[in-house]
Amino acid sequence: MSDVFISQQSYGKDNIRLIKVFRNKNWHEVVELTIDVLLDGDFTAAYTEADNSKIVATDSMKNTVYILAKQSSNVQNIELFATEIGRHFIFTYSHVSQANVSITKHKWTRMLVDGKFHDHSFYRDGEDTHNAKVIVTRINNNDDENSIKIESIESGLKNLLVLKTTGSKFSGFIRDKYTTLPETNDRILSTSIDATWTYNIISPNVTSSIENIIKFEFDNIFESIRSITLNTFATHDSESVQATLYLMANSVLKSHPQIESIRYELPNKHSFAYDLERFGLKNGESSEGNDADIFVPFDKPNGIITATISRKKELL
Ligand SMILES: O=c1[nH]c(=O)c2[nH]c(=O)[nH]c2[nH]1
Repeated sequence: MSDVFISQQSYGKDNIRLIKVFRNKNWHEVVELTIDVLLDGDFTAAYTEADNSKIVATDSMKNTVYILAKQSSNVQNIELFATEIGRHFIFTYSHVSQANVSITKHKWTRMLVDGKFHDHSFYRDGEDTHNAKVIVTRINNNDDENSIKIESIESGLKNLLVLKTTGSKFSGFIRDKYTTLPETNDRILSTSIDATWTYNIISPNVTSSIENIIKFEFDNIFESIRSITLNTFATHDSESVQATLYLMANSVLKSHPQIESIRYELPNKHSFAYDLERFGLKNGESSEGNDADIFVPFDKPNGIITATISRKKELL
């Protein structure tokens, strides 16, 4: 008898790249996705006995994604498509207990050519992405709808790079023998915004059916959260990244009762005024030095400010 055991396993295919073209005569739409599929279930023998009889080959998972992409009418709605993929694996293989499907949607923005939207040409309008992560689980071994549960749906945005040239301060922090950073009432603020949020429509009592969530306007909510995030960044006078993060999250939770919680990860991409005094030049005229115009962006190390803001649960 071995005195070790597998306390966790999941395996699957990462980085399945997919483009789907929607053709309406000459007018085309395009969706580009990167998809990760991870399965949990009764796979112990593959590790401990080298018994592959229950293995769904990761190559087959990849094929499955392309087949479902062909058949599905929800590929452009990544929360729904991820749910369809997850449900497929639970339905098809009785020893699979959980499917974790993550999808990244990349940007393709239609080109304006001579003032007219082009019917089949697109450009990458920023590296920021829309993301979804869906976990589908088996709750019993019946072969029907009731055996499947959508455990969670998480959506997000990633790599939304922003910068403002004023309207950001940082002061009042601890000053001790370790401190060299001067206080500032005017600095460049730049960050690459990652946000993920969860929905309260996915309650423990809501089971599987895609119909339960298909009416849910994931894309509209995504666009709204993106614009709330950008508007808050631009318009609010920031006392710190922490305060800005909280304001963004608060505003999202106020505007969207369906959102249970939202997490932001905000790297502080520092830029410091360059010392031009050495060359007999003034970097800005004011005595506080806050009207400098020549800065050095510092890549690493960077600050990283993260927080999850959740709705208080009402006491019953
Ligand atoms: O907004 C900020 N928050 C911090 O915690 C911090 N720390 C730091 O050095 N600069 C900043 N800026």
